[in-house]
Amino acid sequence: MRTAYSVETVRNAERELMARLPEGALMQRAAAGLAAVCAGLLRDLLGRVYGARVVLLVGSGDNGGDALYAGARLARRGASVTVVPLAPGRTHEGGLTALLGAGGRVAGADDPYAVLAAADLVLDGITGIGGHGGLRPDAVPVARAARGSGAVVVAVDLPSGVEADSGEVTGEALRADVTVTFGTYKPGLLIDPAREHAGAVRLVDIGLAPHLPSVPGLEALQHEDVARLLPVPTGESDKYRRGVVGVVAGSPRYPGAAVLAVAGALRGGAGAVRYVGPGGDAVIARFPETLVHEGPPSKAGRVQAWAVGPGLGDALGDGSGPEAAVADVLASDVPVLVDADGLRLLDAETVRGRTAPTLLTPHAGEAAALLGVARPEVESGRLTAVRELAARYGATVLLKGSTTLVADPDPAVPVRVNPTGTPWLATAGSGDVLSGLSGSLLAAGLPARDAASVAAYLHGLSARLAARNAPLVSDEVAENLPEAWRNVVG
Ligand SMILES: NC(=O)C1=CN([C@@H]2O[C@H](COP(=O)(O)OP(=O)(O)OC[C@H]3O[C@@H](n4cnc5c(N)ncnc54)[C@H](O)[C@@H]3O)[C@@H](O)[C@H]2O)[C@@H](O)CC1
Ligand SMILES: [K+]
Repeated sequence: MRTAYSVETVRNAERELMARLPEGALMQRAAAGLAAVCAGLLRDLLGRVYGARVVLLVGSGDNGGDALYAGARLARRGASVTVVPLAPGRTHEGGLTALLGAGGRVAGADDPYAVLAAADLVLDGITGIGGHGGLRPDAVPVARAARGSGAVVVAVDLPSGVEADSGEVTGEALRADVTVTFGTYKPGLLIDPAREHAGAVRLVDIGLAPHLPSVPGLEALQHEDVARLLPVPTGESDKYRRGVVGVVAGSPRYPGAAVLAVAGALRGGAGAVRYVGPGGDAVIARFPETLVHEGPPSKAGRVQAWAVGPGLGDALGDGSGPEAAVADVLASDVPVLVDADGLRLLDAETVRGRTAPTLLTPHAGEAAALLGVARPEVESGRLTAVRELAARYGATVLLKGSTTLVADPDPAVPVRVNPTGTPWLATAGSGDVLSGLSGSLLAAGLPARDAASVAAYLHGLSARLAARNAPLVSDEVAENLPEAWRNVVG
């Protein structure tokens, strides 16, 4: 499990740890780890550290101190290190003294662009966990010049300008190739849009772990976590014991949604898939193993979970059709996933009143509609949006996107962020596959939060395996799910 903690929690843990260590020891640990990563990058790039041209962008806080001490270590190994101070007069004193003592120099006020243009590696020590509100105007051209210089850009702790706690980027932020973070991940390193600015993230151990609480603010499942959660049939299993998932999807206008949702459901570990809706013929033609039914879902036979919504179309306005199907499913006493059109058709009060788990799986646009805000607000503040939705609906919420998030209705439970997503998944019908897959995992007995996060993980992994850097269609995402499953269980 990869875990991230809020700035407040990190600061508390650092305070505890610092109290046990000699003055400045913690910063030295951070700087040593940072310098080691930079030395490795320089060796990959140039074959040596000696003679490498390193530029430090240094702000007013301890983040700049880390950069300066790491710069001093590199200078002692023969690198030519130049500081560009972005808050002259407020530069970390000890760090600057160490750097100058090791042979580093300070760039003249007029030549930061010349030194940046010639740099092999740029260290971004403008702001770390103390930064808010995007880069200041005078740092913007410098950060852009660093990016445009062709040098490897290494962010210290966080790319400067991003919000550490939320992953929001409210102004301009530096774009790094590598971020070296200390002690623990911060939420912004795992959530877009900040995550995109971080590049590859390397975690340096500074001994913080024993001082962090056991429950993180955010967590990302890894292969071994998913492997533990996947349902495994036993000798006692039959198709009913493994769980039957009911899929309510598709319409005369969108018959494909039925097929894709069933395709996902068949690969999710449930023992059988019951399809309810007008797309039965298309479903059977493709998947003859499906049980099909036309009529109200409650009359279709017992299921252990429902997935309702993909391609249902619009409400008829008279309470019948798709609207009635959504209401019928929500009235059941089994876990229910609501996606796509189902999200427009659901009655919020009914969702809040359910005793069995409900899982809502909106994309940003649907989430915005549910919250009554504009879509960009959800896209820029994904963590806030997913938490707010889960609280308002008393439901587990999976917010789809470049970094899919899963929130539990209990705010004390960490939000999960999916690490396997790929932009290739932004393709028609991929959400339908995810609905079926998540529903199937619910029917197989996984709690809603696990079902949602395991589904997102497999779905992203399957897309990566299928796409291999070329466009993919949703059908391939479904077809590669067994491969993703095998990849996870190893
Ligand atoms: N506290 C500790 O024990 C450790 C801290 N470490 C480093 O210390 C960092 C935190 O240091 P600080 O608390 O000094 O905070 P930062 O260095 O992140 O930044 C704080 C300073 O930046 C200014 N600032 C805020 N937003 C800004 C913006 N958008 N543009 C320009 N300036 C801005 C603030 O006025 C303040 O002076 C961590 O990210 C990490 O790099 C590491 O050395 C590990 C140990
Ligand atoms: K930084």
